[in-house]
Formats: sequence, structure tokens, C-alpha cells
Amino acid sequence: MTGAREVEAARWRFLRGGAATIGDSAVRAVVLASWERSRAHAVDTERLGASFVGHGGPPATPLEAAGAVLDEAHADNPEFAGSLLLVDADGLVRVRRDGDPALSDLLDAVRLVPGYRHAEAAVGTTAATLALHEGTALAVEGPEHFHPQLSSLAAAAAPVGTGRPDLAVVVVRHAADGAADQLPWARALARRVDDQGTRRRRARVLALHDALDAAGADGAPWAVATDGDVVLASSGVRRVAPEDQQSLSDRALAALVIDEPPRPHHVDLPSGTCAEVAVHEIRADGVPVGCVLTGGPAEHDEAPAATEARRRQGSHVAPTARRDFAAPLRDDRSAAERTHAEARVRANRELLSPYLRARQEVVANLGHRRHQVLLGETGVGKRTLALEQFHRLHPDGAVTVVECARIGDTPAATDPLAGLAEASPSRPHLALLRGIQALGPVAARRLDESLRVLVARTDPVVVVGCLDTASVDATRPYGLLLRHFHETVRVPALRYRADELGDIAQSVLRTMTTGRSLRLSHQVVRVLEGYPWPGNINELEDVLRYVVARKPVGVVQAPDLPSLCFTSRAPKLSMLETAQCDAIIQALYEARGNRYRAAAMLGIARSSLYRKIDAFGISYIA
Ligand SMILES: Nc1ncnc2c1ncn2[C@@H]1O[C@H](COP(=O)(O)OP(=O)(O)OP(=O)(O)O)[C@@H](O)[C@H]1O
Repeated sequence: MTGAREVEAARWRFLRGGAATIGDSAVRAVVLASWERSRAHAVDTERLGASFVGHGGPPATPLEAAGAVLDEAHADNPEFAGSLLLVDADGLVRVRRDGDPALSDLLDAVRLVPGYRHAEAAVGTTAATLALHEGTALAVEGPEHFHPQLSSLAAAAAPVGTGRPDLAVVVVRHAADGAADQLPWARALARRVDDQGTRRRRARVLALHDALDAAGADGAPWAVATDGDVVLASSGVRRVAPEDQQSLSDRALAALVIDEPPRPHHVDLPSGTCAEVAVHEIRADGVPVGCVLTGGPAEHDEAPAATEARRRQGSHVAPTARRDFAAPLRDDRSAAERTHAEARVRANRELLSPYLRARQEVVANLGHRRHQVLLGETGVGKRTLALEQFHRLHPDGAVTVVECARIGDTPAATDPLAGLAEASPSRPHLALLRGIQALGPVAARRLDESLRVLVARTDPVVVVGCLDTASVDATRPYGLLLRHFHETVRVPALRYRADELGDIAQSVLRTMTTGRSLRLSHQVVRVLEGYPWPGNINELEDVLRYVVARKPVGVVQAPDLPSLCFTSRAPKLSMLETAQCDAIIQALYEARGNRYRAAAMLGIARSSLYRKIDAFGISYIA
């Protein structure tokens, strides 16, 4: 190979004048092709463009298998003064194991750190991106790296698996030590990672089959086993109605994320069948790999006719006879009755989810370009709600977010809406004013001017102002702006969204633990539902950050929560919650305990009904 100095000189010539300025033999053709691609991507050679993007989704090869191979390699070769890495097809560093402290400092400095992306488009030529691009093992040494800051490294990379590999093993050393002689080792490690991955995948699928067989041997009419990727159903399940099969599979998949009680419990299937199911964990080599749902049709599909009592917190008395209130939902009724039933479903839905109602209002206002103020406690998700719904309505729309607290209150401060007021945009545009309560008098007057122009025009700009409930006082400077808004929508506090709390917490957790498996136990969701969340989602994020710092993977249990979550319980039911609770009891009663029909009558999802039944402590409906 050409000496390092010649390559370095060739790279500087290339950076100034392109491929035409260097001779054929100065650099290898694959490296030159990668330099060309890096140049086309306008890779910045002054600043290293590696950015932190989190830990990404799971690649096809299980990372725990790959990590174990690299640990073993270091343990078997204690004299090896280098680092071993796994880099995925996006250039994301997934795993790193170090053998030399000086080199690991260097790798930290150039951000070859798990969670950082070293794609060719960001940092130029590297061994990993080249090996994955070419589909073969390759080394990149010193100045062959396109980016000068990577010149002190030499790396040999080999793709894991064949076809379209999504992972590469990289052996990294100091540039002075070279890396070409490490290619056979990189290849051998890649083969071992691939073998381990295949072995673990096979073991997982075998464990699912074993669980299915065991359920059959125990006499369970239905069994569904899943690891999240593969769903296996027993012959009994394949004989039930397709929508019931789907519902059982969904339930098994959901149980991977939400704890289902292991004891048998009732579920209503879409066909109206009442079933009894239980969910158990599946382990392979002592590690949880999935779950199996077993069960069958419930012995008594209909609720026992003799039991008429219903109660909520001991206060409800049953009427003397059953009535078929669900009848208007059936097709053989008149159009007027159907309309009435639909109106009732709508009213129920609105009663049961103030958040859903707020969301519908926000969408309608955005759709009709009616400027609106979102009113709610700090951190309830006003900004997120407006942004999400605007992007759903207008995927190609543009957004200007104005942080009102940051606008200076001096005549010299710039008006963030001035540009929008001057130039009329051609595509939908959302102007989101966050925290309007923080505006000073001068800033409010300037925004008032821009808003006057914006709202008078017919172009597709829609304005949303976010106002903290605690600061509602129209005599403050923001009061001047209120005349520009057509609508006010109240975004309910998190404590009134108890039924969604588990989902919100799980979604926040997912963003915090990208790629890692961390979920909340059933019991933890119950504890979270019982806390009043005065700081709303912001506070929930703080609590989950605390949890993640102490428990990065696994299942979060109640003792992992901060004591604060246990100290203050949710207040007694509000009037709204009491009305919701009554509506549920009424619907369950009318549907004779069939939760599937009750959810349809209420116009909400069954999962939502289950959560509300738990959250309100509705203990028995017959
Ligand atoms: N549905 C949701 N699921 C998960 N996280 C959410 C959801 N809605 C909001 N969040 C998160 O909660 C936090 C607060 O949300 P957001 O900034 O939208 O609230 P806000 O009411 O506008 O806050 P503020 O009153 O401070 O202006 C953000 O980190 C956001 O990502």
C-alpha cells in the first residue's frame, strides 16, 4: 500500500481539487470512491459531524450476543491494546469494548461512543461504513479516513452475516499500529457474532414452541406464544374467528410491554365470546424471551342472571330488572333510534375522555384555521398536542415556535413573527406562541402588531397560543393578544387522564431508553395512576428519569419508584370522574357485564375501559 504520507498528501489534494488532482495509485479505489461519496455529502472536515442519536432500535443480530462475543475476545487476548466495536448500517456505534486506556480516550474524543452516529454522510470514510457498503472485510488506516480528526486511528471491519448485513465488527488501534493485519480477526469475530445471534434466535423460537407444547399438554384449548417478532398460535386458536385470533395475538404481544396478571382473568373477544386467559413469561437460558397466553372460552359466557347487584365503592344498588339498552345499537332499529344511539356514544366518549375531546377541538380548529388558545397547567402537553395534530393534518406544513419568555422586552428586541407577517407563506404554517403569560408589555405590543396582520390575511397561517392556567389574568400584558384568538381549548391535567397514564409513561420511557428493554410492571402503573401529578408530564418525566438512572433495563417494580409517588394519593373522585364512573357502571350493567359491548356503547377502546374500571376501583359488575 502507498505510504501514510503519500495518502495524507493525496487526501489534502483531493479536499482542495477532487479526484482529478490525485494519481491512480495514490489511494485504493474503494477508499477513493468513499472519499467521493463523503465529498458529495458535504462532510465538514473542520468539525466532526458525529451526533448523538440515542441507542436506536434492535438490529437483526441480538446485541447482547454480540457484546458477549466481544467480552470473550478481550478476555482471551489480554495483550490486545485496542478496542472492539459494533457499528450498525446507519453508522450508529452500538457496542464498544476497550483494551487500552489511551486509545479509549482518543475514541471518546472523536465520539466513537455508543449512541453516536458515524455515518459516511456525517464523518466521511470509516472502516465500518466501507465494509458494510462493500459487503466485505476492509481496513482503513490513518489518513485514509476522510476526516482529519480520525487520522490517528486504524481500523479493520467485517460485516456480520451475509446478504444485507446490518452490523459490522470493528477492530480499532492507533494509526501507528496499523489494522490490515487485524482483518482475519475481525472476520472471525463477525462470524462468531453471527453464530451467537443465530443460536440465540433459534433458542428463542424453540422456547416459544416448547411453551406452546406445554400449554397443549396442560389441556389449554388456546395458546399463543410470542417473543415480539414471532407469534405462534396453537391449532385451537387457529379454529376461532379471525378477529378473535387477532385479539388473542394482540393481547399476547401487549403482555410483553404491559404486565398481564398470571392468574386467569376474563376478557371479551370481538365476536362476543367471553374468554378466560392467563399470561406467563417464557425464559430461555434463564433470560426472559417472550410470553405465552393460554386460555379458552369462559364456562359461563353470560353473567349469572340471578346476580343483580352492582356497586361502586359500596354505594350502588341494583335495579330490579334488566333492560336491553344496547338494542338501539343494532341494525334492525329505526334511523332515529340509531342516530340517538350514535349521539349517546359520542356523548359518552366525550365524558369519558376530556383529553380526547380537547384533542378533537384542537384538530377542528386547526383544520378550519381558527386561531386558538390552549389553556392548561404547566407541562400538560399543550405544545406537543398542537404540534402533533398540526403535523398530522399537514405533513408538509411549516412551524414557527415562539418562546414568549425569551422575547426581550425592550424596543430593540426582534419580533419573532415579523418575517411571517411580511411574507405570506404558500403552504400551511403554524405559529405556536408558547407561554404567552410570560410576555412583557413591550413584547406583547409588538406581537399584537404582527398578529393583527397575520389573522387579517387569508393565507394558511394558523396561530396557537399556549397559556398556563396558573397565570390566567387577562389584565396582564398577554391580555392584549386575546382578541386575535377565536377559540379556547382546555387541556386537562394528567391526573384526569388516569386511564392513559400507563401508555404515556411507557412512551416517555421508550424515548429515554432508546433500544433498551425497560418496562413498567402492572403494580407500578397502578401507583402512578394514584399520584396526582401536580407537575403533569414534566414531573412524570422527572420521576422516570430517576427510575432509568437506577434501573436501566428490566421491569420497573414499585420499590424502584421515588418515595414521592407513594406519599400523596390522588384526591377523591372529582365531579367529572364521578360522572364517568357512573356512565361505565351504567354501560356495563346494560351490556350485562359484557365489556366488549359496554366499550362499544361508551365509544371507547376496550383497553381503555379496562383501565378505567381499575382506576375507578369498580370492583364487581354482574
Ligand atoms: N402524549 C404525550 N406522551 C408522552 N410525552 C408527552 C406527551 N405530551 C407531552 N409530552 C412531553 O411532556 C413534556 C411537556 O410537554 P409540552 O411542552 O407539550 O407541555 P406544555 O403544556 O406545552 O408545557 P409548558 O406549560 O411548560 O409550556 C414534553 O417533554 C413532552 O415531550
